Amino acid sequence: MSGALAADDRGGIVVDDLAYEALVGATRNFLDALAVAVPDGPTADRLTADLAGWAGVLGGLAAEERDRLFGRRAGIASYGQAMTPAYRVLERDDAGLRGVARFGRYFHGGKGAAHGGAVPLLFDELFGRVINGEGRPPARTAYLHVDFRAVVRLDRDLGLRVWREREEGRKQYVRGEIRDGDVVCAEAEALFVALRPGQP
Ligand SMILES: CCCCCCCCCC(=O)SCCNC(=O)CCNC(=O)[C@H](O)C(C)(C)COP(=O)(O)OP(=O)(O)OC[C@H]1O[C@@H](n2cnc3c(N)ncnc32)[C@H](O)[C@@H]1OP(=O)(O)O
Repeated sequence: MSGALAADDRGGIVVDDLAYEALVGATRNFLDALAVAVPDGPTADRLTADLAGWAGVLGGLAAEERDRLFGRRAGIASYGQAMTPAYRVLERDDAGLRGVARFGRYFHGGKGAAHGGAVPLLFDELFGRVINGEGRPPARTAYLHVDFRAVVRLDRDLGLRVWREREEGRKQYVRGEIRDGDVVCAEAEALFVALRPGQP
């Protein structure tokens, strides 16, 4: 444990963000490698056994939702999750965020372009981060509209921008775009609705 970045304590376990960020990065590298590899039977068997072993170790460390790290660490890349394409927030305020994203080979759709489902996935993730900012009631996506303007190419640094558009009572409208240099690859608009007390 590096100790230097230990941020808090969960049920006796001191969280080490640096170690956790490295673990999530290694998981992404693994998924990218898996997506392009052609393992023979013995290699697949060996890997399956190794993964089953680690799933068992992690299963013994399972925590309640509020205490988990995956997707819940604001200070590290992608909030510490590997479910969406990798991203990093560079600037953030209440109005929105700017950042950079990279679609690894795990998110390949076809002919070198990202999968069409991975693009809305990234938007929903980013929109949720902006809408569910500090001090605001939790809100969920009611709709998410994506325009695919140009293919999203893999393994490139892409520019991200998300901004709040307007608010009408419980309804919050948000927009965003993904750019590859000067090319707008995708634009999105979503409605988030603030949850009423007791809504799941
Ligand atoms: C705890 C939260 C932590 C969130 C972390 C970030 C997660 C990232 C975001 C997500 O991915 S959330 C997961 C995906 N979304 C969902 O699972 C939401 C499922 N749907 C619902 O739970 C409800 O439909 C929803 C809360 C969105 C709205 O239901 P309500 O019963 O609270 O609202 P209602 O139907 O009364 O609608 C409120 C207003 O929104 C409008 N509205 C709702 N859905 C709409 C829609 N799809 N299109 C247009 N307008 C819509 C509706 O017309 C109305 O407008 P007015 O107030 O002007 O009359």
